[in-house]
Amino acid sequence: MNPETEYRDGLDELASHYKHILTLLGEDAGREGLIKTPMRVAKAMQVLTRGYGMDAHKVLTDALFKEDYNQMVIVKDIDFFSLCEHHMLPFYGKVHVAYIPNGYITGLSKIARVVDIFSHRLQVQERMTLQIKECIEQTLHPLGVMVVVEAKHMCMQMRGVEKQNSITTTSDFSGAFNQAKTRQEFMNLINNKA
Ligand SMILES: Nc1nc2c(ncn2[C@@H]2O[C@H](COP(=O)(O)OP(=O)(O)OP(=O)(O)O)[C@@H](O)[C@H]2O)c(=O)[nH]1
Repeated sequence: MNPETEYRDGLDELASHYKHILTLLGEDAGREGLIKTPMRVAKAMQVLTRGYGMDAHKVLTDALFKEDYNQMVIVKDIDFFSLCEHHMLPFYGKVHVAYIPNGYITGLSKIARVVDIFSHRLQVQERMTLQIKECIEQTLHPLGVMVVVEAKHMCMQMRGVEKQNSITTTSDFSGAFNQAKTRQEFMNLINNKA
């Protein structure tokens, strides 16, 4: 990380590559409207991939609170934006997380921060789902955890198969969520059917 800015090292080199890419795409990289574009894109890409420099486990372990509550805790509708690792185009949607504490709870915002860290990397939706689940599992040691991700993939909307409305749902779970009844309770609560 460059201490002078919020950006990581290598920004100038990244920008010079984007200038070259503009030329390869058929643009005049020297025209007025594009002068600052390579640096803007470099900065944007560093923001969109900032999760590489962050420790999601530490985010949770730094905010563990001893508590006897042992019913389901749900944080639903966590917005996320990520980049698919195949085309580097956005996929975006919502993450729903449930866990059943086993002596410890974590700060609610920290769950959303974990989602931010794993989504700000080049991803596939399945791996992001698994990483969020594993992070909560390994730090909170809950009685169970379940993660559901619903997303639209721009690589399927803007190009390729060009399907505008398809939504991909992935889920992963452990412990108490191995029981269909517990999974159903979570799904009912996130779908407002409780
Ligand atoms: N499973 C999964 N697939 C993804 C994700 N993001 C993008 N993809 C898919 O990755 C696949 C890459 O397939 P390729 O055949 O190598 O790439 P492509 O020729 O650009 O494929 P099309 O998108 O079908 O044009 C595509 O089917 C994408 O829809 C993701 O998060 N999970």
